[in-house]
Amino acid sequence: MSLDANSVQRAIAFAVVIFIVQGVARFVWNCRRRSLALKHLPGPTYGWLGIIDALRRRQIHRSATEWANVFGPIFRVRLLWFHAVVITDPELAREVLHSPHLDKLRYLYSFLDPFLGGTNLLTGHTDAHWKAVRKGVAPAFSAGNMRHAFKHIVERSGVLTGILAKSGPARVMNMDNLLLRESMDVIGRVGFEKEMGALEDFMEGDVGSGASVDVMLRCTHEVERRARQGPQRMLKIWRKDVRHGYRLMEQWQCVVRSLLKHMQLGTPGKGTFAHMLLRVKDPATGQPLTDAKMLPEIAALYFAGIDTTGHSGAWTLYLLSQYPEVEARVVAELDALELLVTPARPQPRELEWADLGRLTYLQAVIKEVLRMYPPVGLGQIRVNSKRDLILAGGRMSIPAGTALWVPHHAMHNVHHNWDRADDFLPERWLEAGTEYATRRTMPAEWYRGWAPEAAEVAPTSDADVAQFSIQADATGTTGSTASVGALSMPAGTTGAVPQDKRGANPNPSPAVPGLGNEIEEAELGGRRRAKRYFPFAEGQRHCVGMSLANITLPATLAVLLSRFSFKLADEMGGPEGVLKTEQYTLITGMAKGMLMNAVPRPGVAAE
Ligand code: HEM
Repeated sequence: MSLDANSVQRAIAFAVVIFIVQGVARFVWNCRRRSLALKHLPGPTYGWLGIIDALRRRQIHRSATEWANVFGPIFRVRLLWFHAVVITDPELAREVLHSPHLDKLRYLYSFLDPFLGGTNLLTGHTDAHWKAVRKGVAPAFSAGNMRHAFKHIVERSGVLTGILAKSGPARVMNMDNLLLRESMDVIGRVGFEKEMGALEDFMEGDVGSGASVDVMLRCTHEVERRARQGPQRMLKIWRKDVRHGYRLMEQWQCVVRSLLKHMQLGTPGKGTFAHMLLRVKDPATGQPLTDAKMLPEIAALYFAGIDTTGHSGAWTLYLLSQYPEVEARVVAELDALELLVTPARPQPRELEWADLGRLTYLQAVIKEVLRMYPPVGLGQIRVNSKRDLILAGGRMSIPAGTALWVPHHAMHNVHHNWDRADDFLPERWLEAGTEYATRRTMPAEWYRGWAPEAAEVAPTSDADVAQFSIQADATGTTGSTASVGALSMPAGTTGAVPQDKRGANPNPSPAVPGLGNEIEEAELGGRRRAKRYFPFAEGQRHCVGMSLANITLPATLAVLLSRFSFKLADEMGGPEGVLKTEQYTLITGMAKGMLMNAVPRPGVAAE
């Protein structure tokens, strides 16, 4: 039997139609299934209109907190066919964030890829490539390297105080921008042994590499616009702002390419990000990463640390300006350690590494700032597209394709997790174990027989337990976080280090000794309590740069506050004005920066 051309065409057309119909039917069926399965959860009022309104306000992190205060520890949100279950119950959040069956919701992170030059450590799936890069770069954050970084941080903070002294108290300074510059300089040096000169450029009128702070910031705004308006924004090239967005992205890519060139031309020092990245082997080829794969990794490591650390410093100065009694306590602590400038001590001693462990109250302030203004306020969004997920000992069945959203701002600020959630209370961190949940947020029967993490707690010796509290993730492939007083240090700080299947720890992380007060093992109902606080994220995708941030913030703030008191500039319009300009553009930042006057403390010599 022979087939003529028409029959073949008809057969192909029929197959295509069947394929499309089947695809649409499966899509509709899955949407319906998700709708039905999640119907019992509260939250329908915040359907797509609610979400769009939240996105328009650019304060999606605060919207999530408002919803959680109304709907409780579990609710759902829906944007057309996209369903998300929002979780602020600490135990359930822990189960989700440590689940080996869940991965990052790539769709959400893919908006960052054009900015970062491709998929990378931050935005990629939790796969072999991620693991190779993570394992490769994690040692860059070792204790030895952090000590080395500390010297640069103190030096850069000194340059920053010089700028403030020269500018005088009357000049309004954008402290957010200056702190971003400092972070950029520190990461440039520590990570890539490259002088970015971002602080120096500020004095010279914003030329050269310093301008890349602004390029980077404007790029993040563009990424946020693309995320909000959808990918179609990128097609509207007749619009001036869209074309400008493309130009910004290109400028940013130039900065990243210059870092790669710098790495390749020199011999990067041991322990730098550059050195570590050059040693990473691509699991797909067994060869070093190609330039195309290296560029996004450089961009991710560079960007992820600048924005987060810089904005956190600015939020700290803002809150201190609003709470003079808290500032007075910080000043008293600096004075007791002979770090404060006074008329009798115009040249105090230089900040030392060991001081980080002595600045207990300043560390508590930083923890409280990261509670109220977690930089990644949107939090972590996970999904399993392949199979349904059973949670809470069988009490919850989450259909495949449903996003599980653990919003950090909400987790840290909802009333069901915290007493006096809206108050800035650094004192709460002077008590051991504050990051752990103190109460159950769901009806008691929820927890009966539900011990999701019981098998996942890394064995620790008694001595370790006395000093730290460690959680290991469900896969055993990565570390978790340990809390050391006011500092959170990555896993591996002490105790048993989880191993991957080949026996190597992909998160070999630093051991920073004696930095603060002890955390007792926190138990509730015979089980280890779950965390209600994790600004650096929970689970295997937690922040790889946590130790650098935990050193940069206290060191910088100690140097700044020992010489200046910061007042919110009138231009900000008081706390209400600050709240209005707060915006979530990948990170919790501020539209106008943080405009402040740096008033020298008595004893600071006039320049
Ligand atoms: C206050 C400072 C910081 C905070 C609060 C913070 C927070 C976070 C959070 C919440 C994540 C998880 C993001 C997600 O899954 O969506 C993350 C990931 C990451 N952070 Fe940080 N971060 C900070 C500083 C830094 C620094 C200084 C660096 C490096 C220099 C860095 C590099 C990264 C990288 C590369 C990832 C991706 C890790 C992975 O997925 O394996 N961060 N950070």
